[in-house]
Amino acid sequence: MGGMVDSTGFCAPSTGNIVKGNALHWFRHGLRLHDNPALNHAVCRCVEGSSASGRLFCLFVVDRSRFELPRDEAHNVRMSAARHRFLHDCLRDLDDSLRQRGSRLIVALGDPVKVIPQLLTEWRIGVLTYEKDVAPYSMERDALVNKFAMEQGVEVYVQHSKTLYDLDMLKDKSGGRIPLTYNGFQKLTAQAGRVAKPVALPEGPIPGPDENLISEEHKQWIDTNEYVANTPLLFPGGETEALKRLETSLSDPKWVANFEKPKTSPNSLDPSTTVLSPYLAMGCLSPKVFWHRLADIYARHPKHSVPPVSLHGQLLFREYFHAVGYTTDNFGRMEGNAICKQIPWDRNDELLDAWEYSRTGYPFIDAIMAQLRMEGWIHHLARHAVACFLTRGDLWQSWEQGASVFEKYLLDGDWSLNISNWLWLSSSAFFYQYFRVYSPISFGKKTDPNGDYIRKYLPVLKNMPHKYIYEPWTAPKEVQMRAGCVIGKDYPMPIVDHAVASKQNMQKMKVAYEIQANRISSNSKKKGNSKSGDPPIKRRRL
Ligand SMILES: Cc1cc2nc3c(=O)[nH]c(=O)nc-3n(C[C@H](O)[C@H](O)[C@H](O)COP(=O)(O)OP(=O)(O)OC[C@H]3O[C@@H](n4cnc5c(N)ncnc54)[C@H](O)[C@@H]3O)c2cc1C
Repeated sequence: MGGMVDSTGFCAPSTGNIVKGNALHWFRHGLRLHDNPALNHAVCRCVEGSSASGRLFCLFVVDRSRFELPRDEAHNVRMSAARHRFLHDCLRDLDDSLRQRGSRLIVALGDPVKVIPQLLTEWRIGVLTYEKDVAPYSMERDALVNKFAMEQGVEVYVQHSKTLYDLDMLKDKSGGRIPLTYNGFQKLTAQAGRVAKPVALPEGPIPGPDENLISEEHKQWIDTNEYVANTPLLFPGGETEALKRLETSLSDPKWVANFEKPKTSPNSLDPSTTVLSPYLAMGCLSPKVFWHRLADIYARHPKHSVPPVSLHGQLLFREYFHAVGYTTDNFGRMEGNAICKQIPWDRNDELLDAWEYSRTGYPFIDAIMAQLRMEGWIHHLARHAVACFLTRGDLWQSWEQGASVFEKYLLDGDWSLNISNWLWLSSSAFFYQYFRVYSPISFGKKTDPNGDYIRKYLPVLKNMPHKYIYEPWTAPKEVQMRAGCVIGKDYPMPIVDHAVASKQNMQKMKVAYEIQANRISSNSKKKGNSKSGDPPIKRRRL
């Protein structure tokens, strides 16, 4: 009998017009063969028992309403050419790996809510499997697909494998209230027990799709356009690259054992952290594999660093933010988000554009944004610097605007992680020391006094003497002319005076915090809840 096999335990009756052993594994994120329990389930259903004649159809649906293809640099789309290229690499690599096992990837075009039901019927699928995704768009889409599948008697098998733990299990263990502090979250994971070992894909060939059931339209590979295909990519996509990068990152066990995040550099020319995030975000690398490889190294180096600063600590941040994002209503925006401070940000598209396109007049900020646009990855502290600058530090623009710019360019763009970190940096949630602001001048100098990073990403400043590289507007006119960069002509004057703007913004933050505290206290008095002074936090997704 077909039916839903997940926490609901629901089983719908089979309609009979399906081949029980035919499985469709729907790749979305989780673009890998290793440690992919939903894929394993599909493979097992094809090759085991009475349904040994089953076929596995591996599918990726390119939803053009969300993945509009960029045609040129100026064409403003939701996802940059580099992000598209990365995804394209991931799909090619997945197809290669499946072919080595006797199968292949089918890439379809269209709205998954329409495409999947159509293909479930056409391919006479008995079981649909996929990795659970917790972004709101995905959950809405998946609910519609599940409903159709179950009505048709198709078994639906869904697994959390994007995270170290099953997020539903963490939600249940916390009584539906994921702790809002890192320490609290660590305690919760300690109660949840050890991180499970990764699972291996069953050995042997994978039965490929029944080509007779595949229409001409779905026999063709959906390729990307020339502009995207020719976009240079520093970090190529795919599971093969991910596993290679994991090996390189862990090749110096001492470095791994001594890793402490704040001590890494935001502006070194070679990344000072692993750059595994794009591979984790697209699911080319399993977080459990990463976790256990680290655990093996720690076991051989008893004096290793520990959370929050260690690499295990970074993976716990990732877990924490996924869990909070999963259990908070309206997490992706300020309004209606109960854990987010309500702050009256301005909306000024000129300032936002100047920030996005490296025209703030602060070389450190502009170089970081240039690296983001060109390469799709920037260091964590560089993200801190530009996020603080855009919001509470200097420009007083909403974190929601910043998050959508990041989402466009980041190869590791991930809904929960991006939103959480923007909430943190704008002092809207998790972190409340709004009076601690990054200086767009002195912060970068600490790790790169010569400004080599700025010279690389802002070539217009490459000949500026190092004395002026972080504040070129202070250079005498003759120096600017000798450097071939006249400020106000070749490179902009600072868009705001940091010393003035940051002070004014701190005052605005103070007022916003006070208004919110007063509102909370008067609400709780009205409700007669004078004991704690806190309103009950209502942040569950229904
Ligand atoms: C404003 C802002 C937006 C961000 N948006 C994203 C995003 O969309 N996607 C994303 O993966 N990370 C995001 N981060 C978190 C962090 O900057 C990146 O995960 C990290 O820099 C990736 O580089 P790495 O792989 O070398 O990290 P490492 O230091 O090598 O850490 C290993 C892994 O731990 C995880 N990790 C590390 N730091 C964090 C963190 N603060 N939050 C969540 N996970 C973390 C990542 O998966 C990372 O690959 C954001 C940070 C800020 C400040």
